[in-house]
Amino acid sequence: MIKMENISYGYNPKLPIFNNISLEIGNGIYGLLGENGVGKTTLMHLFCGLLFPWKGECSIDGMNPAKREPAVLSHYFFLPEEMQMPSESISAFATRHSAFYPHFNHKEFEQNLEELKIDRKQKLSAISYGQQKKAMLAYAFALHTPLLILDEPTNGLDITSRQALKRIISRSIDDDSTLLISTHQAHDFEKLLDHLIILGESEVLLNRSLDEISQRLLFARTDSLPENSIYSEQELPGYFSVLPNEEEEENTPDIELLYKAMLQVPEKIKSMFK
Ligand SMILES: Nc1ncnc2c1ncn2[C@@H]1O[C@H](COP(=O)(O)OP(=O)(O)OP(=O)(O)O)[C@@H](O)[C@H]1O
Repeated sequence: MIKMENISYGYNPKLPIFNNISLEIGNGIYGLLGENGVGKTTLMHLFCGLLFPWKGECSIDGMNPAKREPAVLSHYFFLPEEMQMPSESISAFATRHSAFYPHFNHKEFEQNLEELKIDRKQKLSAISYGQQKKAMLAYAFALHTPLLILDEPTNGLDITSRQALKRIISRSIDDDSTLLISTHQAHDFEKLLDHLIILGESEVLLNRSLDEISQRLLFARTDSLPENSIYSEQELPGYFSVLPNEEEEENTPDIELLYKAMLQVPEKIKSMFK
């Protein structure tokens, strides 16, 4: 579990990005959404001990990531949006680097590469951005770290690779591990996510399971504007709305609609979870 307690942090001492925020992340697949510049990457760097909070505590399964001890470093893998690639083949990189990760599965790594159509003999520094991303994703999911953090993993991926990535996620993540995905492409992961975190200016607007969201909120398309709408958008075929789920009807949350609702009417959405 990732636990952040009363964290304050900013790059400029006069401009905190986070002011006393707390957040808990358990097992399952988490989507992290938020507007550009709101602090998603900064938050992930704090989780990983790559940045140090001004105030507050951050832990991964009870260990302090900022201490950078081997026990905690082998517990998680963070794949940033951009990486400086070494001048070595994909398989040489994996052999060298995986020595730090006791659950690395070489066979699965090869299977992931095959699924993403990447040749392991290619040099990491001499392939395209999208190919580098796929090589690193193939590697990340073969590590089987209890915690995997991905910053914008589908940036640069073509349509078939996005589908392949979904298959890899479905078979690689088990019930005892945590996958945290920061993304602007919620549709890429819609059916995979168990939990949703929406980050706002200096606060966590929402951190709920998709089950809880669908119990509290109803996502509906109607011809006319519903009277009890919390948030609605008019589209050509009618209205797409977020409504209170008074009858606890089974329904699938529309993550993009919820995200827009959260930014437009945060207090109304928050009140549904009180
Ligand atoms: N190294 C840095 N030095 C100074 N300011 C920074 C640095 N990195 C990020 N920032 C600022 O901190 C804020 C949060 O940036 P961050 O990259 O965490 O946002 P983000 O939510 O990941 O954005 P995006 O969705 O665009 O990737 C932004 O205002 C950004 O300009």
